[in-house]
Amino acid sequence: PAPIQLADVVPAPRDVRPNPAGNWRLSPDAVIVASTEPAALAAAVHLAELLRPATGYPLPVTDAATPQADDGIALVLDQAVGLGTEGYRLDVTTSGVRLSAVTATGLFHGVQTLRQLLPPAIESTVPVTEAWILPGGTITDTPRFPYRGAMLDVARHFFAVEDVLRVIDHLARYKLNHLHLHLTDDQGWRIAVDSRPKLTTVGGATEVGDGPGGFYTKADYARIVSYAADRHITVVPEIDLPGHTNSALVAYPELAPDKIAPPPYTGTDVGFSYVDPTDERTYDFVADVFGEMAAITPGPLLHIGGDEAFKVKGELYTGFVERVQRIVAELGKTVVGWHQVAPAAHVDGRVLQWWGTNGEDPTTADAVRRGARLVISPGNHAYLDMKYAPDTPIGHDWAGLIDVRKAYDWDPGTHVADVPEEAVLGVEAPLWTESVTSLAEIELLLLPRLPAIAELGWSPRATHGWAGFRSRLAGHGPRWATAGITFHAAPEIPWP
Ligand SMILES: CC1=[NH+][C@H]2[C@@H](O1)O[C@H](CO)[C@@H](O)[C@@H]2O
Repeated sequence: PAPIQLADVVPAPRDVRPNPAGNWRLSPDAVIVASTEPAALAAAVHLAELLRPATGYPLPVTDAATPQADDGIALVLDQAVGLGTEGYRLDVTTSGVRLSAVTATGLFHGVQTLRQLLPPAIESTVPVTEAWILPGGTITDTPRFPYRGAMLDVARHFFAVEDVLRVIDHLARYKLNHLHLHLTDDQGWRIAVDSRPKLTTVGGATEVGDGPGGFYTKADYARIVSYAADRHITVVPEIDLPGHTNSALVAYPELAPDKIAPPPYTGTDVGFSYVDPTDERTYDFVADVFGEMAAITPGPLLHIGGDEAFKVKGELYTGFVERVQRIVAELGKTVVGWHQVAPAAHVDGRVLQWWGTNGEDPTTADAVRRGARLVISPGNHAYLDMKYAPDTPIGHDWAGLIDVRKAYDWDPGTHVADVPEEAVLGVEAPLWTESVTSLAEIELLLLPRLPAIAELGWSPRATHGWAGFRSRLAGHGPRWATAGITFHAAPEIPWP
């Protein structure tokens, strides 16, 4: 295989200056030295754990006040390097590697780049004999957008904690920094709420297709949050209201408009269920649920859903949304909602997750003028539950087919009309799981389109280009294959 070039990285770095005279070989006696900050050491340990299995080298990790890269790898926290809270500078010379950043998050992102500069064999879980050469030169990098995420729908089909952790690994590999968990829907309630135990004992026992369902205990959720945080990823939990609530109505019928428990639902229709916006007990429920979610969610964002509440209209809907927004704000959290919540009154910091398929949306543009910011998830570019092609065995096609180029060739900064780029926080790729039942199927839909979304969120617009992206992406097929990760061998990518 062709040697890795400094510019082969995905997402494309902001600035790449190759120096072919500066190649460096990782050798068995190499040492990794980090600044004495615990988070810097953690990044160094993460790097060592990525490199040890395939190299078989000990790669000891030590710390020093001023780490030196003499024939090793130095991870240096250095305020002078600038590059914001997520950027990094990577220098590869004949005397070793120096990775510097203002924060440990920057070091962590630099580690993902470093990993990609080694041959694909570095993904082996057992030692292989390989010349572990790193291309010489300097990369200076920092993200375009602060919010770069993916969503996993664990409500339609439940996924065990270990599967969610693997998805987090895929996000970290491409410098994504938010994991949105769609925790509740008609078919299942997936997060334990102590004050409302039947949400999981009853609501957690179903899923699409009559499988056993399941749910996360608070300990499970803490494990996911902690694993994500170690990879500089913020978890955004979604409790979808007022629609998409059949599982909650089964558990607590006083929430239902007719006060009768509906039968459990394991189909895939949408828009038929809603909590009673005229019953004060609904708002007690909302306060209980979001109070407990706020207490177990270190991140600032709580997602209130708001989509497809077809039977809750006009003032009834906006009034409900405004009360839920206030409950979230009083908990000291920032609200996110699908863009249907746009007509409701603005609350400070409000984020709309836009999932339209046509950039003309005056209601959303008006909400932005009133202070809202956007996370962009176009159904016809970022919905990774869409099929690649007609013969994709799982997935949907209501927003059209999304091949890799469709996922790549658009611009989050200008996608929604009359919304200035400054109001765009970033992008998110939702993966809905009506037809997805395993980690392998999740990976088939995520890869290779997730890196496309990740590049849109991270890379400067100036580096955007399908020809360059597809050739850089081609080099990742062998990486995923070596790592045992399932992916779609999309015909539009020139795999080696
Ligand atoms: C925000 C949103 N609400 C709907 C819509 O997206 O389409 C998804 C399938 O693509 C579906 O699962 C979801 O319930």
